[in-house]
Amino acid sequence: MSFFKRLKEKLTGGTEEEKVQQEQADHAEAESDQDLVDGSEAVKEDPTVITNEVIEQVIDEIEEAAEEPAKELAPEEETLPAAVEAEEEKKPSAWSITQKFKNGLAKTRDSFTSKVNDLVARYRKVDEDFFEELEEVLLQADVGFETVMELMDKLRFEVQRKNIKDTEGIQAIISEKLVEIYEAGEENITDLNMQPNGELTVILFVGVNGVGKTTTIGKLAHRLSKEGKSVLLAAGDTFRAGAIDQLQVWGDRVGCEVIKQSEGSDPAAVIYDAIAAAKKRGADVLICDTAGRLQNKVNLMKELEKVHRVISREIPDAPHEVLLALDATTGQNALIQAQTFKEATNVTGIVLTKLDGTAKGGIVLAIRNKLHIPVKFVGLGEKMDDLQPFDAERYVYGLFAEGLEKELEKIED
Ligand SMILES: Nc1nc2c(ncn2[C@@H]2O[C@H](COP(=O)(O)OP(=O)(O)OP(=O)(O)O)[C@@H](O)[C@H]2O)c(=O)[nH]1
Repeated sequence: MSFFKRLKEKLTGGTEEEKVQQEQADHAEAESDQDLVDGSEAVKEDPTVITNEVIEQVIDEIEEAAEEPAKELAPEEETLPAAVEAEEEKKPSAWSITQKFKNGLAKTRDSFTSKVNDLVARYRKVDEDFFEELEEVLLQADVGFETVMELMDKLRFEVQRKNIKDTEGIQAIISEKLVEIYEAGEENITDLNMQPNGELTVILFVGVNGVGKTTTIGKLAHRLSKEGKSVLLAAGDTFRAGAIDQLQVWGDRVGCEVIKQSEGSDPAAVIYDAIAAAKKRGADVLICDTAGRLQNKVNLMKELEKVHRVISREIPDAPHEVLLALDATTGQNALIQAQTFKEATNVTGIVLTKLDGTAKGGIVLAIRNKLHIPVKFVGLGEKMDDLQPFDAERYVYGLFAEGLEKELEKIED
């Protein structure tokens, strides 16, 4: 199957008709969706969470309905399945996930695509000067030197092979080659290393303060809960003032228990308690927060080693994932942080937060190329469902949406 046919199927998840239906469902959902803000009001009002309160309310309604005469039952009967259906409908469609990538990468696309469009308009013919300017545009988007060089080699080869003369359509070829580079030699790179049913999966989060670690833990807990997993959170960032409370707010919001001690206590002790609690409750997943002090690499290393030791003593193969949260808006600085954490601990995946907040979304490719650690999730906004597993095809679509749409329209369903 050609790259573009595969891309179209991936992005839409099906036929045009399905796409329209999905758009309508997503529109209805978006209207009832609400931006996340810290605070208990948001916790109560967030429509994407089925809290115990909601469950109790539904049970009360069923019980009340059962006691009432048959003719008064009708409206109640309609209400219950509708509520359940509404929750079902919130399972995101392929197209709605694609739109999240498109919206999340709007800043990058606006700056990057307008430059590429400008180039295409100015040059019209593919020649060496065009390639050189394109190289510059890619470097400015933080794609990273090695990736840009690799891409340019591939583009030159492809242009020669297909005898391409016009610059029009070059975005489609860049997209194809970027996906090729990203996916080269890797399989299942975004999947979390989840343990079989009945066994506890331990996920350790690391990263400096302020990158959005706590928010990401909350979003991931929400995601896993929606998949039917029981999730426990460990407040292992005992260093930053307010970190424990902030995690508790998220715990309340997504309906997960938070295991915590007081500020300043030993993070390894908190995580030890949390593992014991998770085992006792038969939880599926334990997500552990940690403090991210980078000022002193030796201390960071010692702290993370200790946490690691405690976890693997209790559960031999754990932690099953060590996820490093990086803030995409910090650009090259994120790469330096990643290098430090990579030396301090065995990072198994990266969560790139705030991708929606930067015009230099090419950082995803630079991270992959420089660090050889897969980007497992990307943060595409502040809403609960804005944490998405990284997907190279949707990502390039987010970079070149308009240019690619023309190409995809040519493909028959
Ligand atoms: N736009 C956007 N904002 C995000 C994303 N992830 C996190 N944020 C925001 O970033 C801010 C900081 O996130 P927090 O989780 O509170 O991070 P922190 O408390 O500063 O520090 P740590 O938890 O230690 O990282 C919050 O306002 C979050 O809503 C994202 O993917 N996109």
